[in-house]
Amino acid sequence: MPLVAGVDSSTQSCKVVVRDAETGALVRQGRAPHPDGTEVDPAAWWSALAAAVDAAGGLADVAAVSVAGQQHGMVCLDEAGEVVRPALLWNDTRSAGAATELVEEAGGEPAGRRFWADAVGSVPVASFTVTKLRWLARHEPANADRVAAVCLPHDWLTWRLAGAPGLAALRTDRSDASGTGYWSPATGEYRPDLLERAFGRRPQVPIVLGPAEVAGVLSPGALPGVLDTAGLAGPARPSGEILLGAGAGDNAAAGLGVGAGPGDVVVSIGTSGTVFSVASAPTADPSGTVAGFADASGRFLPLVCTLNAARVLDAAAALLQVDLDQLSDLALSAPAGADGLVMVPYLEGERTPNRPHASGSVHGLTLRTSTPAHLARAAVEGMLCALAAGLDALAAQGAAVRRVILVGGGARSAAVRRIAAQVFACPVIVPPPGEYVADGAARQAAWLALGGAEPPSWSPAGTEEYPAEPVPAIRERYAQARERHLDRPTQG
Ligand SMILES: Nc1ncnc2c1ncn2[C@@H]1O[C@H](COP(=O)(O)OP(=O)(O)O)[C@@H](O)[C@H]1O
Ligand SMILES: O=C(CO)[C@@H](O)[C@H](O)COP(=O)(O)O
Repeated sequence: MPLVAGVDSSTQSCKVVVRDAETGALVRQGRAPHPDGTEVDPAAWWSALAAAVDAAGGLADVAAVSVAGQQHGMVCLDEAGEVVRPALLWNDTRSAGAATELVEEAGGEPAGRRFWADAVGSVPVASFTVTKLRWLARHEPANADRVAAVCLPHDWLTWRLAGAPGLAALRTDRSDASGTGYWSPATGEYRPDLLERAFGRRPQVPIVLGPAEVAGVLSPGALPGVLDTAGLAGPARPSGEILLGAGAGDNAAAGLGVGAGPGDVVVSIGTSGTVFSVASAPTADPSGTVAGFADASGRFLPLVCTLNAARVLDAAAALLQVDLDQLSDLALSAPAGADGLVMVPYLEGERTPNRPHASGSVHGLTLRTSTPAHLARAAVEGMLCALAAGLDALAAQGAAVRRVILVGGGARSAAVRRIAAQVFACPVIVPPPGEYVADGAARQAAWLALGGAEPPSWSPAGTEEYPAEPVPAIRERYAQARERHLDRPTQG
């Protein structure tokens, strides 16, 4: 009965789960918050990881650990392995102009889009690492000159857990490499020419591992107290070594965590909203709506991502001065469609559709709709309508959409779960509240610890099912409103 650990270093927090490798049973867990902002010193992720590991009772008795994390974030290291500047995160839109430039330089519309989709599976938008590197080269040349290696949040944390043993030891996995914009899921190769086109030269990049490969071993000195055996059963492996897995991007890890199969579309409502499925062949959508990522099982992960998801609920709750449970009650007390009140939730700009400079808006205000309940319902419906467009886009890329598996912090809202079955017009499955990204990382670690061609099968008990209850009028009204918005007053 070896134990394994999985980490989710996400936008808002770090979560650690310790599970039984064979059964998947949860043994211990811990979490710690991350700072706000779209630019973060990676040292803050390291402190949060240390605190979350501590809260989870340490790692001395686990056989393997895998780290999953927010995708795309640009972590630049100098020759000595020191971080050059705070990481720019996936939701930082300052590189929107760089994204446009990279598409234009590749042939403009539509040839440039086709070029990128064919080359790396995705058309770059501000989220992608390649655009952040272009931004750095243009706006901070002194910092750019110091960059010896570039990696992603999960790569950096895995490397630090291994004791930061030199830049040559940097490792990543297929899923996170596929979000850089300079690695092709179709060929499984880097495109150093595209890295150079964006950045002006070719800094070192991590070696890309397959899903069950070993990235290294946990360094005893990496985290104080991490290997303390007080109160634990002692080392899980006779050698005492704890293996480090390849890790994954957070969405790919969630796919592994919920065991997504054919006909399943996972909708994750965290800081980002994501809609994705596991596919047997790579995709290349020149419109840029569907990103053609790789998954964490050796397959592919067509994915649509919005910038505005759970935080739309946070914002609506703040506006109405209620907590999230009260927001849910309010939303469910208003009629489906909120009597025509529509919120277009571009509170952080938007990535899909590509509107980095947009702000949010509310349409359809009348005396009747000017109530807290209507606004709460409009916030939930607007966020879900944006995700429903992602379901359509995935279907257009060939995904079978038989049911939605709903995860992420936002899935804890009863209103989100019930209204999702109306907006998505298909059955919505809600696994028990949990940390599915960290669970996916733990399942990868279990794969490493136990071996085999496929990861061990773990199935969460207590799944709820919401039958499809289509209300097409909600999306029809949203479609009338979604192009009507103002640009942001200032960039921020
Ligand atoms: N009961 C709830 N109702 C609605 N939203 C919730 C609830 N509990 C947590 N959340 C939301 O979940 C979000 C965090 O989700 P999470 O998936 O952990 O995000 P991330 O992985 O991006 O850090 C927060 O914005 C929070 O508002
Ligand atoms: O950019 C993407 C996917 O392309 C985001 O999904 C990030 O990976 C951040 O995820 P969360 O922290 O919101 O879970």
